[in-house]
Amino acid sequence: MKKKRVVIALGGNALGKDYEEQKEAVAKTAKVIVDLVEQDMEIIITHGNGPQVGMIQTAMNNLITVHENYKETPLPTCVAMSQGFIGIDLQNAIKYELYCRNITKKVSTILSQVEVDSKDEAFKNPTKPIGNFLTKEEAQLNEQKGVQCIEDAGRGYRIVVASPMPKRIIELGTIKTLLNAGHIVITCGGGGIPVIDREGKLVGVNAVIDKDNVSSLLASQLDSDYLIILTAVEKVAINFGKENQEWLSDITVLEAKEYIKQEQFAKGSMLPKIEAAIKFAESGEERHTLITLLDKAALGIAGKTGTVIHN
Ligand SMILES: Nc1ncnc2c1ncn2[C@@H]1O[C@H](COP(=O)(O)OP(=O)(O)O)[C@@H](O)[C@H]1O
Ligand SMILES: NC(=O)OP(=O)(O)O
Repeated sequence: MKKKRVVIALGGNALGKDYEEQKEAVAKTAKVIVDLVEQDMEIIITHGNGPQVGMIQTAMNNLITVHENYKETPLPTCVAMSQGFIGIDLQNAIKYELYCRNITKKVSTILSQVEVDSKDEAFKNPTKPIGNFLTKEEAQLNEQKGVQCIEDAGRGYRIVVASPMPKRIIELGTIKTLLNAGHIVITCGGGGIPVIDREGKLVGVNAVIDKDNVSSLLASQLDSDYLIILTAVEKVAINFGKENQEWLSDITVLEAKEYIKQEQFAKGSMLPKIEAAIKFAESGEERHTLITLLDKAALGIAGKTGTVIHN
C-alpha cells in the first residue's frame, strides 16, 4: 500500500523561543514525529522562525558596535541562519529518537529558497512580527531608526517585516529526491529564504514568508495526503476566547470561507493557518489539513481530536 505523505508545520511551541528552550522542545517534538514514522508515514517538516530570526538579526547587527566597517547582515541571510539554527537541533533530536527506537532512517535538513514577487503588495505593508517582545520605549527607538514595530495583542511591541506570498520552492526537486530515497526531510524553515529571480540570479529580499503559507504550497506540490499544522491550541474555535466559544472538529472549505468573512480567525495567528488549509484543499482531491496541538498529532490523525479542514 502507498504510504501516506504528510507535511508537518511546526509552530512556536514545538521549537521554544531561545537556544535553551529549543533543546528541550525539539526532544519532545521528535517523539511526536517518530510516532508518525512508526505509523508508516512519509514525513516532511517545516517550521516557523519568528523569535529566532529576530534574535539572529539583532545579534548580527550588534556586531556593528564592536567591529569597525561591519555591514548589516541582510534579513534573508538571517532567515538562512535560522534554518540551520533550528534545523540542526531538530534533525539531531529526530535522529536520536529513531536510534532509541531502533529505526533505521535518514534525516536531512535542506536549506531552501522560495521565490516571491518583488511587486507583492506585502512589501508596502509589513505584517510579520519577528524577535522578542519590546517595551513601548524600545519600539519607539526602533521606529526612529526606521524599523517598523506593531503592538501585538496587548502583549507588547514587536518588529514587523514584510511577508510576501510564496510562489516557487527553488529546491523542490532536491526535496523530492530525498523523500523518494526514504529520508525525513526538514525544509522551508521560517517560510523559506525569500528570493527574487533576476534572470537566473537568485537575490535575497527583506522579508519573512509565513511558514503556514509555504507549507501549503509545499504540501500541494508534493501531492501530500495531509498538511498537519501543530500549534498552541487543540482545535480551532469560532467566537474564540468569548463566552459563546465553540470548538470546531470538522469544517469544509465553504464553511471556513464563511467564518473568515465573519472575522472569526485572528490575523497573523489563526487566519494564515486557515487560509493555508483552504489553498491546500483547493489544490487537488482529498487534501485534508489537521490543526491541533503538538502532542495530539497522532490522535488527530486518528480522527479523535483537532480541527480538519477539507473540501
Ligand atoms: N479562532 C481561533 N481559534 C483558535 N485559536 C485562535 C483563533 N484565533 C486566534 N487563535 C490563536 O492562534 C494561536 C496560534 O497561532 P500562532 O501562535 O501564531 O501559532 P504558531 O506559532 O504555532 O504558528 C493560538 O494559540 C490561539 O491563541
Ligand atoms: N516564518 C514564520 O511564519 O514564522 P513564525 O511561525 O514563527 O511566525
